[in-house]
Amino acid sequence: MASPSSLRQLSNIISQAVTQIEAEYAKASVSLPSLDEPFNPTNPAEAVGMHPAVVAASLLVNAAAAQITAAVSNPALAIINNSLSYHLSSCLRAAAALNIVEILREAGPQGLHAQEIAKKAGTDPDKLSRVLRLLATHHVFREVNPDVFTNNRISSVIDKGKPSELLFEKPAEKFIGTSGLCAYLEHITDEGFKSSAYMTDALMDPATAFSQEPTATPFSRAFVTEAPIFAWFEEPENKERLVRFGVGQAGSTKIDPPESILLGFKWDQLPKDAVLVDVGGGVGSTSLIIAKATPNIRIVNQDRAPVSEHARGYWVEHLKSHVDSGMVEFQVHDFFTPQPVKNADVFLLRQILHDWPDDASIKILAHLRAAATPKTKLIIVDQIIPYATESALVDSLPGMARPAPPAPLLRNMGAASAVPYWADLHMYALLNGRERTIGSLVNVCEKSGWKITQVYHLPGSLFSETVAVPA
Ligand SMILES: C[S@@+](CC[C@H](N)C(=O)[O-])C[C@H]1O[C@@H](n2cnc3c(N)ncnc32)[C@H](O)[C@@H]1O
Repeated sequence: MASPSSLRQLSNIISQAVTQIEAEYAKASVSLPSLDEPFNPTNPAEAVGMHPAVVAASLLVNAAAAQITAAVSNPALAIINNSLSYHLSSCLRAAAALNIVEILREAGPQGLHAQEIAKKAGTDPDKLSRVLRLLATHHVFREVNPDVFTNNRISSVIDKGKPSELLFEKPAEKFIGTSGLCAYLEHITDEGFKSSAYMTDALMDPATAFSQEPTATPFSRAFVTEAPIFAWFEEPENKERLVRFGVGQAGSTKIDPPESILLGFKWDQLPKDAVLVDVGGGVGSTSLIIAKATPNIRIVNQDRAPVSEHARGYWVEHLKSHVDSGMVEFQVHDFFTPQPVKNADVFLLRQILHDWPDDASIKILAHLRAAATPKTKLIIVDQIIPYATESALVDSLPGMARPAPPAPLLRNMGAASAVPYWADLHMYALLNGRERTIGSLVNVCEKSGWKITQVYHLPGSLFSETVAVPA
């Protein structure tokens, strides 16, 4: 039983963190954006919300609020509540796929009755109202009058920014030119959610439970396919899903403070014309941020053929001068084959190793090691799964240790650090991949000839940069 004193400690953590958040907004002479208003990226208060001190205080609020809620809850109700929460993913996908956010944006702040929303979305008004009410109950959308809904801060963040009529008219193009967050949400709640539903079946079947094959996944069961997911994306009938995944990868950066990739490794200390190879770079959204900040380094964006096509378009849209001057190059390259760039200053692997089990990760890293010069740096950008306890390895690696949170919070900040653990199982469900602890990263690096020298936990970000050099 939680003692009254631990409840009080948790409530004090919340109260002190709120004081700190209020102070940061007051210092900047702006107010905390209202949960009831649509998200406005041009509001100067948004920059305060991304400030590392505010992010740190918000994490404490999240961790303590989840722990105090668990501590005071009826356990039977709490566990059933958790069990039913899959409907949240399901309703989010429905709202996203039916372009509800855009319909409500056009309706204005007074909102729109479910009858009218459903007419525009081509679905049943009563069922839609129930979907939106469940979301509003979880602070996504607002029910401003019975059956009348409007956007709020959280729903509006997935606005694709296009007229709803156009989205229904040209569904294949709906994600092109958007922030990508909605595409990311739809990938998670479609391929991810359906695959996760088969996780127990995969764990209970000895043929898949012990396998590291990228085809022995919950995903393979859910989508009845023998192809690993990236090959499956390239099948002609999955063309729209491939586009959605590509745009969604760029959108995934929106959950992080913009440009956090610049806050660890000192990119500007690379020499002029240094070569940065973005291995499995997707559309190159990360190397594009680096290129904007450090225009005198050369970027080689590598990925599979169909993704490489989209990458060029993405750069033409966002940094055409680099394409025109040849400072960025697009290479079709399979990272399970020998690396063609032999003069790289940096091999960047962002959200690559987490897609693969250890054996495959070691193969990818070994190809990079074989192409490395003595000066090449390997930079792995992934979430690092925190241990729930002290660790000598953590303490021995420069930059790896984080300060312990105040008692009685869990050592890993519990619900506030849930994303790496969600992401870990997302990777398992789709690919037999995994997010890694630092011990697991050291293992794959050592076995492929790399030595980790430094870790940067990017301030305010979920991601860390792990720097390694040839061993
Ligand atoms: C999770 S995404 C990460 C993309 C990008 N690095 C980022 O952080 O946005 C993984 C990328 O690996 C690419 N990929 C998968 N298998 C590959 C292979 N064998 N060779 C090269 N790229 C591959 C995918 O096409 C995809 O773009």
